[in-house]
Amino acid sequence: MLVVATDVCPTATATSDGQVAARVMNLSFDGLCISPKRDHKSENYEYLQLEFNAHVFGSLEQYLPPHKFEVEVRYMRNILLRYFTENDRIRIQKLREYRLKVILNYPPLHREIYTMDAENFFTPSFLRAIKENTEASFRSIMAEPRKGIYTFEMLQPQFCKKLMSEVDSFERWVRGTKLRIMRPNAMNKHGVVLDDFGLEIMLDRFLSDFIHPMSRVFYREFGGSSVDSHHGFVVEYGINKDVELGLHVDDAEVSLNVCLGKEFSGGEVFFQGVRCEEHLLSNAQPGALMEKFEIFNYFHAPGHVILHPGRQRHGARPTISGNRTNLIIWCRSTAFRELKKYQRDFPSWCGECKRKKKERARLSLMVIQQELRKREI
Ligand SMILES: O=C(O)CCC(=O)C(=O)O
Ligand SMILES: [Fe+2]
Repeated sequence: MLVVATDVCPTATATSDGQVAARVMNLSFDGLCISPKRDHKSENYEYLQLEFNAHVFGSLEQYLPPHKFEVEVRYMRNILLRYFTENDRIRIQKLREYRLKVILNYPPLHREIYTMDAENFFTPSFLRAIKENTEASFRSIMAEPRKGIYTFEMLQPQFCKKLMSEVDSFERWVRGTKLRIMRPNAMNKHGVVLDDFGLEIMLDRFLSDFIHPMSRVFYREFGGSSVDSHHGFVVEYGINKDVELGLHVDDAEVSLNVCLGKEFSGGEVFFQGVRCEEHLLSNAQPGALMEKFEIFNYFHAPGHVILHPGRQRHGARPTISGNRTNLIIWCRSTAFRELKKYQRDFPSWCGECKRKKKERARLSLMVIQQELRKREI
């Protein structure tokens, strides 16, 4: 594609698609289409710092014949194949087929929850805080029972009810088909992934307009300012459902966990501190000062959120009676994950890394003090 551009117009500084079109046609360079694909969205060539104006490349892309796109796709596909195992590819293909079957056939019960309708989803206090969009406005509706763990009221009861009945309706529908329901993750035998039955677009807005403003402020060191994708699901605990959840960290930079209802006892979430990959199994640190405690139990209440770093170790105690349904949104950042691959330093947020660093500093101070004492004698 770049070669074509150079051949066509080496000194071009196109100001409009029309100018480029005219020149392309004049040169009647073979292999390009005579008329541009007007609805084609071109790549951004600005960052390549090519010797010709970036607009020229963008415009020329509209004249590429279909087979050239195929060449590009094949080229990109070959690169991607190197990163995905055969099993990954089969899994992705199956998921795609499953979602297509669901989307084409499942009749939604509450169509109104499939697009973001903030006034009807969120509580007025939460909306006011988001509208103001400052750390102070967020903190005014939140409690921070442990460093980096935030709780607040977020969802309206009516929305919680509708989402729960939509999930029930979807599960009932799946039971009547030959499809096998895909569970949110390896830890749950119950629950559903919201993207699977059409809630992806609503969750995109949920993430960008209602989680990102907060994660940008509170979880910068965890990649919270660049969260760009989500895994949103509903988990169900109670009789004939899942009972409890073992200690784990989420596959997420930031996790939002909100209870939808209904009536239940037990099911509290327990936290044991933030850890990097290397220190997942290290002990939780008790301490005299409140903020040093890593152990914390949270009791769910319908409509209320607990927001925490994905790397915060946690689990859920048994739900003793009734049914508990929670909406979980794992928020991920592509940029943060990419950067992490090149990070050599210890992560600043891991409780155990911090403890070890302090311990090393304490020991070297002791050695220095001993040395000084010896010299005094
Ligand atoms: O059941 C809960 O509230 C915790 C769920 C959870 O941590 C998860 O699904 O990752
Ligand atoms: Fe979790």
